[in-house]
Amino acid sequence: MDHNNENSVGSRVSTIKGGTLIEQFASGIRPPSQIPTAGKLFEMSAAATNARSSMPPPQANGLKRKTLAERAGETERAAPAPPSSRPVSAYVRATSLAGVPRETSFSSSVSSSRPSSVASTRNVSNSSYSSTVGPGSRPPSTQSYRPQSAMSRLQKPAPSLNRPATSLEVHEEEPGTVRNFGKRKGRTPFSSNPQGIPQSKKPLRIGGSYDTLVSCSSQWESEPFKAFTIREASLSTAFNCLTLNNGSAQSAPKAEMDGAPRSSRALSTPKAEVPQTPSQIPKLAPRVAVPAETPSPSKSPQKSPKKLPVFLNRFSNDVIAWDTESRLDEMENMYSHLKEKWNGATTESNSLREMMAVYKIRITELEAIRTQLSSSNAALQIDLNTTKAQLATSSEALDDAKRFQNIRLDDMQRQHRREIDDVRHDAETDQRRLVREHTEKLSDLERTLNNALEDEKTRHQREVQALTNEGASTQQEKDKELEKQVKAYQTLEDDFRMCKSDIVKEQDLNHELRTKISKLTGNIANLENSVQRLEGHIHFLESDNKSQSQAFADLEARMQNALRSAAEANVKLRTEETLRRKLHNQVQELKGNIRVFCRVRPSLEGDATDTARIAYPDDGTDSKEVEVMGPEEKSSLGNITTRKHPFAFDRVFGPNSNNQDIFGEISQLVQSALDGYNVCIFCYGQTGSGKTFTMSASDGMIPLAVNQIYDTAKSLEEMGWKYKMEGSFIEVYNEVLNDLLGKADEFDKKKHEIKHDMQKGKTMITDITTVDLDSPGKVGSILQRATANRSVASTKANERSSRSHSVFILKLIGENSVTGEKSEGTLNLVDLAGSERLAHSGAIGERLKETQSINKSLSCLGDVIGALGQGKEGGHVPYRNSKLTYLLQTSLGGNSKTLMFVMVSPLQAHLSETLTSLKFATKVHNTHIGTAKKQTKA
Ligand SMILES: Nc1ncnc2c1ncn2[C@@H]1O[C@H](COP(=O)(O)OP(=O)(O)OP(=O)(O)O)[C@@H](O)[C@H]1O
Repeated sequence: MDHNNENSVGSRVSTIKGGTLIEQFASGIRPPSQIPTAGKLFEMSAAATNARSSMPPPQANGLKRKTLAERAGETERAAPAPPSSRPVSAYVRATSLAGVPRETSFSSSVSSSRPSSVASTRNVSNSSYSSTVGPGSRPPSTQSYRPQSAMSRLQKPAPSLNRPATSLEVHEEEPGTVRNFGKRKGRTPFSSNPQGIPQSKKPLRIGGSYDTLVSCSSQWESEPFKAFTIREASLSTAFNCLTLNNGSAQSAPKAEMDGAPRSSRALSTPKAEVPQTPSQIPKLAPRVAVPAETPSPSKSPQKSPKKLPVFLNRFSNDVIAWDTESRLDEMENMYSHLKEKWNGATTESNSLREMMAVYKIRITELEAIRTQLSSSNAALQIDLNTTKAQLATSSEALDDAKRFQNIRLDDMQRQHRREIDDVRHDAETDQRRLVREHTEKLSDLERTLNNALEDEKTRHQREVQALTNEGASTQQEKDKELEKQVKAYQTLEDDFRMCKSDIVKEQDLNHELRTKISKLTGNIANLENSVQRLEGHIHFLESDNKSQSQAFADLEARMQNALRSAAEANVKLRTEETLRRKLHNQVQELKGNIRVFCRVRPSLEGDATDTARIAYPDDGTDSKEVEVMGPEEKSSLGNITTRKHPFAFDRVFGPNSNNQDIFGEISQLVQSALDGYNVCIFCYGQTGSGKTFTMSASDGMIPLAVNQIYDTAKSLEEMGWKYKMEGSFIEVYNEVLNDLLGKADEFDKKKHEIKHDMQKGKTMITDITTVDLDSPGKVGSILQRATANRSVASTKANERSSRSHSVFILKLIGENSVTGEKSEGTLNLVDLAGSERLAHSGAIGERLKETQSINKSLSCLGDVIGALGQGKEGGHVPYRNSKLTYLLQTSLGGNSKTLMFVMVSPLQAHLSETLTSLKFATKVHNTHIGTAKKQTKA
């Protein structure tokens, strides 16, 4: 619909409401009111109204409406014609004012001789207007004189009880129903065209509910009514729009668009909303009252077909419009249609009622739940209050109990203090008494003892005399025995000296041979030079000079001799080397497979000034004795005495000795490792006695040993020996092995297992880092790495280096490419954990565990050495008792060489530990016996 149309529709709506239709239609379409409104016209409208009201409600209050036939005969209550802008023709005015009967008016209208083209336009307008809008367009004043019409109800709804709903009322509320009324109104005047005007069976449908009107008009569509038809169509459309926009039915067009049946839409407005929550229980939508009246076919205008009202138009007099049969059919259709609607509404109403019932039940249920929840909430509230009250009571009781307890505690403390004071007082009294008694007893005892001493002295003198006599005879026997022992000792010493001189000789021989070899090597080089020179001469002297040839042969022979003797010297040298190894091992065995060295460290700057008295009785080149003055002891007589503790070891190094001096003594053992023996050198002593300094300092045993091995291996290359050196560094902490060259964060987590190959005398440790020592410089980096890892693993409370054993393992694998000899020796350099005793350490917790572990492994080491010292072949040696001894199994006992350094602190404060360490070392030293056995075997 275009804008103009909208405007026109709007204007028309207002026009209908205001009843001033004529002015509104001035724009565009000629209003029908321009046609004079005569009494006939009124009658026709009334007839239309009557037709619409032919469906009285079933419960009509008994007021019988007049039939069309009855009304047809009624005198018109004249209504003034609407104002017209056009001059009313005399003909029309006469008709209107005269109030002539319809038939007359109709006939006069028909007899009009006006040109049909003009008349048709006007007639259609009039017809449409009168049939659709009807009397409603008339001034309200006229309504009192005429029967109730649809339009009158449109303006002012009448009470439903007094009169039935009219078609226009339904038209307002139910746009769908309008079509019937439109049809009904529009058809009647033209359906029986007495002039034989051609009727079209096919109505022209332009729009909406007023198509009937158009259908009526279409009767005139044949010539000469073409123009009229176009006008009629526009009017129909306009009225259709009027209906759609009217009042409460504004939503109807949309409903039509949605395809919903009009009747049901009208009935169901306003739409009931289904609630989302139970609280919003839906209420039945206010229902539009379904018109109770059902159009009754019995009241159909067919009862008085002859008195049917006729629309007043130009042709009113020509046409008698009433088709009873079709009207009846139509009404029946309408009836059935309304009935259907009624049934539909009833069904919907029932379903809504059911729904309401369901929601009511739901409401009841929810009410019940709410009541239940409220009661449980109240009960819980009561519980809560009770609990709170109990809590308050309990806390009060607790406070009381606390107060009471504190008071009791104070009382007890006071009582306790009093008791202590009493006891102290008693004790002091007792002490004084006891001292007094004791002093008395002491003086008695002194007296008694003096007497006894005198007696004893005399008895002793007598005994001494007797013993002197006895001793003289025993002395003589002892002297004889001693002489024998001295002789045996001298014999042994001679043997040893001989061995020593043999070794010296061998060493001299070795040296000589080396000198010879170097000389021979020089000779060979000289000879080779001579050969080259001679070869030059050969060319020159190849002039068959006999003498020259002879000289050449001589030279050749000499060269061959020199080469032979060089080869012999090399062979001899290798034999000598093998012999040297043997002799070296013999010497080491003679020295003892388990040797003990003692080293006393010097006093350091930060040390306490109070140093222990340590003497070196045989201080000189080969010091072997050390004497430690024990702590002062007070005799019962008050005399202060000190005991000397003499100890003897294989070597004793005083505080002035340095690491080089010490290494000079152990270098022979390092040589043994190169020769294919397992060597174990460990430092034993309390914390701070110098173990780490001796082992791992930059000039300690580890770097010096590696350097020596490196140098020696290089010199042995001349004799065909090639060595491979592998180093690894292990820590034994709390009986767990750690890789000091591995990752510090894997400490105490990664498991390492010890595996022995007893046949080859080899030890393997799983998952351990091994570094190839292809240059002596590598040792420094290894030591640094190990120290760094140890410091990472240690905490403030745990100086790890003192609390764990560290073992530097150096594997020396040698092979002689000339002789095919192979050797595999291992040098173990062990820095043991501090040996302080458990009782002295005062350790607790983790420290206690460490100390226990250290003590255990050190005592196991002592046990192993002790068992080895007993020398029983096949006897059990308890290596497995600790991780340390098990790790060193192949380097302790058997063919291996063991050297123990006992490290001594010079401090008086450490005296007790010093004595313990020296006693332990003495025990180890006394296990020398194994050596003699080997010597015998050899
Ligand atoms: N012969 C020595 N000459 C000079 N200083 C020494 C000597 N022996 C040890 N020291 C110094 O004494 C201190 C303690 O020595 P060291 O750490 O070697 O003792 P330790 O017995 O190995 O202790 P720990 O078991 O805790 O490792 C160090 O500062 C070290 O330099």
